[in-house]
Amino acid sequence: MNDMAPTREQREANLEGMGCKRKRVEDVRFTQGKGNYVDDLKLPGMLHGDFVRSPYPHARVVSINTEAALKVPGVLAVLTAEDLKGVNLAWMPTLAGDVQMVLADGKVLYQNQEVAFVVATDRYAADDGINAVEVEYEQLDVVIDPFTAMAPDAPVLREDLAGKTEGAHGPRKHHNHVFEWTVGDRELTDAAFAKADVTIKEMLSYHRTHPSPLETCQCVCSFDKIRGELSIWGTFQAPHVIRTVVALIAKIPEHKIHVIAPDIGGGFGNKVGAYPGYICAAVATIVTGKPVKWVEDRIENLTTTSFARDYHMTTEIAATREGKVTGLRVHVLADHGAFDACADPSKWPAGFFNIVTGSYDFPTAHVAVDGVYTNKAPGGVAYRCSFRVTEAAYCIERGMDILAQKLGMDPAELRLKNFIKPEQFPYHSALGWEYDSGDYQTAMKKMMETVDYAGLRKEQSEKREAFKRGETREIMGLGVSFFTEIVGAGPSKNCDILGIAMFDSCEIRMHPTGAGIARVGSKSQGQGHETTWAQIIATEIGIPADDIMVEEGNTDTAPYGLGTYGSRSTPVAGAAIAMAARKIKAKAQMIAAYKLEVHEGDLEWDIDGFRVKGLPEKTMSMKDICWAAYNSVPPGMEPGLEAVSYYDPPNMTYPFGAYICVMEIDVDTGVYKIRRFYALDDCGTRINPMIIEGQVHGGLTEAFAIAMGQEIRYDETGNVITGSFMDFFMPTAVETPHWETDFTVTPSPHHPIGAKGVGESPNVGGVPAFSNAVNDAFSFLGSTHIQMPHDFWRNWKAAKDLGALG
Ligand code: PCD
Ligand SMILES: [Cu+]
Repeated sequence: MNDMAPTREQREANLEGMGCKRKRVEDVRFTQGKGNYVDDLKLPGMLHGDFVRSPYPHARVVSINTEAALKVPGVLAVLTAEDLKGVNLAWMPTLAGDVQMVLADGKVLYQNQEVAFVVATDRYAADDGINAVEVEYEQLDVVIDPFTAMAPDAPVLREDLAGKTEGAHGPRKHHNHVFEWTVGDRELTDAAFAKADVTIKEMLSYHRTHPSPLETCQCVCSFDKIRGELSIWGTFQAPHVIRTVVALIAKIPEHKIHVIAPDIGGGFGNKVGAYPGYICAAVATIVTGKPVKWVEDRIENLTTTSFARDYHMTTEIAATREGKVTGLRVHVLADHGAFDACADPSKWPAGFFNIVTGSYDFPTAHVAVDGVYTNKAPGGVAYRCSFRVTEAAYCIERGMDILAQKLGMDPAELRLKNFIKPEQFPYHSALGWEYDSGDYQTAMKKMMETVDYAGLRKEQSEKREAFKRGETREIMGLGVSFFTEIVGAGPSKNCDILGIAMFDSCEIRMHPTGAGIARVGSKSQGQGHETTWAQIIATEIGIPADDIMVEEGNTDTAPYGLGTYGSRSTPVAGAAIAMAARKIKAKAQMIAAYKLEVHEGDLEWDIDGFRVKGLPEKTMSMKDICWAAYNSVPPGMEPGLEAVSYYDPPNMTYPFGAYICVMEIDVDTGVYKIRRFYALDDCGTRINPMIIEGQVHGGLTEAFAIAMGQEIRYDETGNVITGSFMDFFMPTAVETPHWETDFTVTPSPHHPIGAKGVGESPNVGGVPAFSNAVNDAFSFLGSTHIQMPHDFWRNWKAAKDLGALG
């Protein structure tokens, strides 16, 4: 036996706490095919439900005949809107204060909209049943282009809203208008433009796209008639919210609803909202008395569940001749599809788009957003960018490049000149946010030095000369992006979902032997919470991360939480975890003091336990304290060692980063090569550097996809023409560039451990970096802005339009 006591370093390392590249504990089961996803669930007697969907984007439903379908072997029921009306569920509320049809009620408003729900003994029988349902449609004129949605003679899409001049977010100007949202000072901004030396104006479109997680949306619903209880297993990013929504609309007492989100195969915002499939499966289990499973296929997922973006941003910047920005004015036309089903905190119809002043010190700004209805799928989810932040970052980062071009200044230099300075934090932006912390100059300079920015610019100008001389057909672009994110929704003063404040929660229970369980209101979809949450607790209370089990996603056991999206888990749930751990530690200190026969104040914390100040050999480890908590607590104290925390964040957190993309484009084919992509992220205190790197890799890959080709596109008659992975760009390792990551650390001053979110940052910062690279490459040929996505064809077309093809 070795009597050597472990060194401080060994004790520290043994914890695998914050800052440690701890291996992901969930991967033990994921990499061995032992994950437990919704579709793995097979209950006795389980039925399968599937949808009859509309081939037309806008049509009256004249009749639905289910007779033949009900005769198909295995088919047990066919639900239509008429059946749902009996239980008041033909329509459902959306997260954005609108209502949405569960099944077509009189008309359909987008292609593949849900018309009837066929329930059968297996999926094949359900499919046969679908083919036997006879629906008679009468086609109507469509609205696809959002710019024509508010034309005086545009077809009326939402007949249910006819004559309603007030929407969920104020007055409506037109029958296809959803809302107008304005923020900032219009007069001051107009005045800044009136006296500006230089102004730019450009319509920047951020096209419609889709998060398309590997696992589609799905659920299993099972109603126990005897107990009157409904169990729902589903792909939910916010299980508690789903439970509350079901309680409110199905009128089942909330404690008799069990919502369980098992392992999830990626969410990316797609699994925040409620979809008709959930409602229909729940109604079907009540009607049939059997469990009902609903699993989307890829086409259904891409064409009907929440899209992302579709923001068309007319962007204007005012500046002095020397390049100091003096005003920002943005008008957004937001295409919300057939129903406003955006997933944003209630008071924010355009999310946090007012982060659009970005990393720059704008004295004044004004934003107006008009939402319109069109014949497209509803939604409007984040897709890795909390609440319209990626649209905002794209807007300002393209805008700054366009301004630099007009001023004849270097885009990096223009940014450095306008950054909010370190001493200005906490910084009040012209559009109402309070940025918690930042050091933009340091991050930008680190990026520029690492990639030899000056050298790259020199190479670029040489290449341009060579191109002009006809010696090469390749053009080179440098895409600089410096973004400020806003994550951690959010403070109860301005953030709620359906009236519930956006706090988050954690409950920690330590067992006698020094191991414990932490239950958290967040829900991992692949982020690795089982790994990182235990690391926070390990550092806070000195118990090895391996001895803490993290559990999420079961509404019966987890404390109420608002779920995982908008990179809110670290800023909000992460804070709740630290606070709960600190409550454990405070009680532990009282127990230790009693056992060591000293006053509490005489103790100090030391890695994994308490020691008496000045008497370093008198110690009590946290592990021993756990044991004592169950047999010898001080007189008057309750036994046990557990704590709960509900954390209402005082502010958002503002991660930031400096990205650069070096690209080469062959003008004759439009084919691009990404030579280098460097991403520096600052997310404050880093919990697990390896997980952060993985998050950045994933987010950059999605940013690459979106900027370079991924799009949900409709033809002019309203057909979705990118409804499968044949046409919807899903990059694999073959197309994906190599990512270089880096970091600086500027802790959040208000977060208990100083951490900010990071999961979304690479998408927010990545998209403008790619787009700026393409635009920078073409700029010397006389272009100011080329719309995304920058696929080979568009690059070739740009070259052609600019006369570069000779
Ligand atoms: N400082 C720091 C931060 C962070 N972290 C880490 O990292 C992660 C992340 O985090 P965050 O940022 O906080 O976030 P969250 O909340 O958790 O999550 C969310 C996100 O996440 C991301 N990522 C991911 N991954 C995966 N794998 N999957 C998925 O699905 C996903 N998704 C995506 C999205 S989209 Mo939205 O929903 O759109 O709004 S939002 C989002 C985790 O684990 C954590 O812990 C660390 O470490 N440190
Ligand atoms: Cu967004």
